[in-house]
Amino acid sequence: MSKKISIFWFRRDLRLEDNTALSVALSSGKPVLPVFIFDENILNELDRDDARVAFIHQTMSNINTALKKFNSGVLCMHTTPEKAWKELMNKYDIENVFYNKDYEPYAKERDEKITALLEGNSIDVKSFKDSVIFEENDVLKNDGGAYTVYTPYKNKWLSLFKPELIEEQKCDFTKNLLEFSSDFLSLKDLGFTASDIEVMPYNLKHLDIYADKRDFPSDDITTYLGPHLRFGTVSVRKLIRGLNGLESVFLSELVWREFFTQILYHYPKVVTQNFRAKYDGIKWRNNQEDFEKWCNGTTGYPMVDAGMRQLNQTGYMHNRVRMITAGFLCKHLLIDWQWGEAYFAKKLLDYELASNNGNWQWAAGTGCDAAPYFRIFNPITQLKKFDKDFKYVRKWIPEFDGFDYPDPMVDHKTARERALKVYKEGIEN
Ligand SMILES: Cc1cc2nc3c(=O)[nH]c(=O)nc-3n(C[C@H](O)[C@H](O)[C@H](O)COP(=O)(O)OP(=O)(O)OC[C@H]3O[C@@H](n4cnc5c(N)ncnc54)[C@H](O)[C@@H]3O)c2cc1C
Repeated sequence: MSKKISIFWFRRDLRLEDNTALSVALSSGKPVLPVFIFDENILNELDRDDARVAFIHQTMSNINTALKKFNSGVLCMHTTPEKAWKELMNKYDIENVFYNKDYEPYAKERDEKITALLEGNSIDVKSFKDSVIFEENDVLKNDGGAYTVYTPYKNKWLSLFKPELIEEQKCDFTKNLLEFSSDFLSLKDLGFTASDIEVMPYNLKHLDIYADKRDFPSDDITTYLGPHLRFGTVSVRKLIRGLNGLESVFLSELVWREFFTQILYHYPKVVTQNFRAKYDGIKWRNNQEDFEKWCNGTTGYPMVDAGMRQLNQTGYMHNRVRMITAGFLCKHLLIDWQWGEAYFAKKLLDYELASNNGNWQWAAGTGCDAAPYFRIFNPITQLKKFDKDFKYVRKWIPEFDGFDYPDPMVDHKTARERALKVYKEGIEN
């Protein structure tokens, strides 16, 4: 074996700037080999034209090209993490491994196993907080427990905030990268094809009107940061550095993201269970035909249908409309939130377990800080309030003004009463 090296493992931090573990790796004193593993365990579950895989592939390919300037690149592997690390240990004399933490249950288990494997081979492993400002037990109640209600969590988050937490983690590539060259795998090598759907670049141009306009889908002024925060193509520290103080509604949304991240961390049972067990008795109707109408956007409720069609065609749905479609599935159709959650997970470019799960449980009323079950959105009132000129619904439903558009699949009043009855019985049983 030749000289000792360090490895930086890219995961949900697909960028070269302001990257904590990468910054530390580059100052470790050993030449750094950047590695990305296309994890077979994850890829095998996905459709062959999954747009998120294409996005990750394009992003990593760009990073590889950028590092070529320094006679380096990204070693791109396509296997399971365990096999990848065994291969790396055979090939290189590794002194240290650096990575940024991921708090999802699959990732936590994977990282524990890989760390044990590496440490068992006398390799030093260091992990860092990077995708959030506060992680794990950073924001706790005074009694040491985790917060389960957003507003007090946010107040504590703000009280603990210090400018040092958003300092840039600079990455100096000029002298510390391992020089090597290897072929970068193509999308075809991974068994995938390009997708018609693309991740939009994020857009911070409308933050001054965000508070007033973010609820109106046809204004389309939200940031499209979702996938960029999910895959780490932007640093959350950089976003907050760009704000004028800590008062903005936009910052509150970033804090919602951290709130749900810590809920998933402290209560991993939410992946398969209601946060509140008192809702376990709800008798969902789970009608397959109704579910298909919802998925295809043919419920006869324009706001629901426009949202589902936007999702199916673009991999994105506006937040207000996500709330309406999710509420409709759980309350009007009495379909288990886990069905809707799984559909969103398949389709959303910004799919993230913590936020998706947290928001679905919010909509179903089963979550930690959820809308009370008896608060049932009226999809018609929501349309009048948030798309009164029908601009959004006309955009996604071409037949909206014609005879082909279906009548509502359920009557709102009847469905509302049914939901109240079923929820009430579920809680009492
Ligand atoms: C049923 C349902 C499912 C959802 N699933 C996801 C998901 O899988 N992944 C996801 O990132 N968001 C999810 N959200 C939250 C929200 O809808 C999206 O973050 C937002 O629409 C993404 O668009 P944007 O980046 O333009 O948002 P912006 O309004 O510009 O917000 C900026 C960022 O703040 C964060 N954020 C905003 N709202 C929320 C929220 N309610 N909860 C958590 N973080 C938030 C996101 O990181 C977002 O990118 C879901 C919401 C609902 C109601």
